[in-house]
Amino acid sequence: MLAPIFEIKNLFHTYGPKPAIKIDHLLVEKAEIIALVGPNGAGKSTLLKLLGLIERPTSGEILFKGKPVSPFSQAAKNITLLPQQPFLLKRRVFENVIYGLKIRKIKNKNLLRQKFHQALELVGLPPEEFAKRPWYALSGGETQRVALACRLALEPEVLLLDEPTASVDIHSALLIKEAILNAYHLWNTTIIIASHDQAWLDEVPHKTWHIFKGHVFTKEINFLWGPWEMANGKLIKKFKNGQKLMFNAPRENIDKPVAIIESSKIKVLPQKDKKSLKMTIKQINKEINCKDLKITASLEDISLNFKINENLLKKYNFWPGEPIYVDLPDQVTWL
Ligand SMILES: Nc1ncnc2c1ncn2[C@@H]1O[C@H](COP(=O)(O)OP(=O)(O)OP(=O)(O)O)[C@@H](O)[C@H]1O
Repeated sequence: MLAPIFEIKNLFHTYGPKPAIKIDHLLVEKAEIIALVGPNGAGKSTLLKLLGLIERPTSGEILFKGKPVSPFSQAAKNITLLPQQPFLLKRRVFENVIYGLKIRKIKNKNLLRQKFHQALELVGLPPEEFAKRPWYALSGGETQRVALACRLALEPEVLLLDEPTASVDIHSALLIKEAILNAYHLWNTTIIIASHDQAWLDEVPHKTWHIFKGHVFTKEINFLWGPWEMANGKLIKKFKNGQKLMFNAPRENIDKPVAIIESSKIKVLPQKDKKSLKMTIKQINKEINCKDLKITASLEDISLNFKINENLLKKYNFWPGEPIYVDLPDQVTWL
């Protein structure tokens, strides 16, 4: 059996008193496209830098195809990271795109030209027009696409993308999406994308991982933000309409705790009962290749995502704007 492309073991990274990354165990399989989503400061860029082998973890281990790796090791040649704010060398587009290939000791001029053409075409920039363009004569969207072309020219085994559409318009964002999917189909590249752009991500990833306070969740989760009030060993969230949520408090003291609930543990009830929470259905989405429907329900400042069976949807005649009663698990993870 093929070893996973990455195996993470007890990975811990910190820049100060708080951990930026804390992952006990995580596998990335070959040729997967994974979306990494999480709020600002959750640890997305840090995780990508650790996997990109450009930052040394405080402790723990990363295995690449079964072998332990460290920053700037040989394996790093197969992994490439497009950072949040990519920079170009103060040279023309052609020299920028072939730079990584030259470092990898590719000297054949025809091959360099051929790889340049392919990479530029992948990101939707005419190679002839852009080859001689200096780095300063590019728009923001073009700069981002040239930076992506620099990575694609390497035909990487792993492509890590940090907010690739953060400062580009819809047209460039679509071209970047196409380029990423083409790379995946051409070379079976394993791709991890950190992005806040849910609409752009739609239908791209095979898996979505959530990251929060350096912890990665591979299952669909929901965040229940505070404020939480402490009473008799419980943390309570009170809503303006009189409803409340109550869970056992965490053993340790957590500053501004957030409750994490797995979507699969949220149950839909046919009607109100003692423990249920009355929410409003905001959205019902049909997921591709899945018989279940994804419901987004909200109550004041909280929003929950969970799946329900199509038959149940018909039976209860759920509709956006209508109320829905949900039962939340007794146990939550506090972070
Ligand atoms: N070089 C650094 N020095 C000190 N702290 C850092 C450094 N880089 C990141 N951090 C801290 O580590 C935590 C994780 O940051 P990171 O940039 O990985 O988050 P992120 O999820 O990528 O955020 P964003 O969505 O805002 O880009 C944050 O608390 C951040 O302040």
